[in-house]
Amino acid sequence: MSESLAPTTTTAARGGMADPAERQRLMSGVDEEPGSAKPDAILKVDNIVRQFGGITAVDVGHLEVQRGLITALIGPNGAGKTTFFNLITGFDRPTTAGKGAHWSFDGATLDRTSASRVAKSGMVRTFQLTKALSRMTVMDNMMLGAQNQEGEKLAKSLFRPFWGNQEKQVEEKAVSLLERFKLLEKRTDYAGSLSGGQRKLLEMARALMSDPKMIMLDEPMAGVNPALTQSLLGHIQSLRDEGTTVLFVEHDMHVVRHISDWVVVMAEGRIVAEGPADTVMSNQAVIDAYLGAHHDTDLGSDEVLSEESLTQIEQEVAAEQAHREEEHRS
Ligand SMILES: Nc1ncnc2c1ncn2[C@@H]1O[C@H](COP(=O)(O)OP(=O)(O)OP(=O)(O)O)[C@@H](O)[C@H]1O
Repeated sequence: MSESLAPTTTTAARGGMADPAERQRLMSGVDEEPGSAKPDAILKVDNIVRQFGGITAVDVGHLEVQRGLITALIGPNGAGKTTFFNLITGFDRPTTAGKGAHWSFDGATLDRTSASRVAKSGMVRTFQLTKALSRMTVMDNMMLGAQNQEGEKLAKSLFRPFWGNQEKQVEEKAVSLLERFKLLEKRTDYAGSLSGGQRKLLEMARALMSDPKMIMLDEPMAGVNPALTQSLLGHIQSLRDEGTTVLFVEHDMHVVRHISDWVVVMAEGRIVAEGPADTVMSNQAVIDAYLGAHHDTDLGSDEVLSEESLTQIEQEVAAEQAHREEEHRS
């Protein structure tokens, strides 16, 4: 169950699907096949290929993401999930750019669109706190979030008098989001002083400053302690319930199973399976491609909110991170 949280005006006006039965009904007729058509797709992707030298990191023929739901993008390390996020948000260019690559968001073509224009169209991803952002206060981070920018560009824009008459409104919105994410008393603290979980909350709150139609979260639970895991899960579900589409990459299967309405599986750059979490996780292609490496993980349990499961999630994520850091070093 999601926490009861005050919706922002814009998301509330959108009208969400808080009823699980309604969500299930909506997707019940959808083929559980890679690239299946959705009843009301907010994102449609065709022929996106990205090669790095001889490696094909992404090779997605067709993908549709349903509006108003939580869709998880899962897959083993190196499957191409982050590269795919970078491509569709304008932070990287497909090798097939100009050669058949095409994607659209809420009806608007994004093939040649810059990252800031993608964000303005309503598809917003969260960003980790860069060094520059860590040295700014929580409130300053929020004010910059309203601009749909990221990283160093945000820091530069601080020096521009861009708000004009809107400043008060923007500030009120920041305060209300900080309140919602229980960060208001940290508003004057440096963002760098926040705990791992609080940083994730700030990243999410900052992304919401621009009222996105779809929020994209890259491993929202990584490095988050059990107490805040619950809170983050609640926030993600509330966003969906209010009408925001959520697309997230996550390694932890308990989290995926607990909050996803639909799961898309990538392996070696391709979409290899799609469906509701229960079905996807018993799909042999998925077990072979991904879960085979985690056969000791309990995939049958939905007890994500128990202390034991939360500790397990934390340990799994920490182990994954340590493993990836090791791989990067070698
Ligand atoms: N800038 C780059 N230069 C060269 N190769 C890259 C680059 N970015 C990604 N790759 C390669 O592309 C493939 C896909 O990587 P990507 O990070 O997108 O996978 P992922 O599914 O997000 O993995 P993880 O779950 O470990 O984050 C990997 O083989 C990776 O080494």
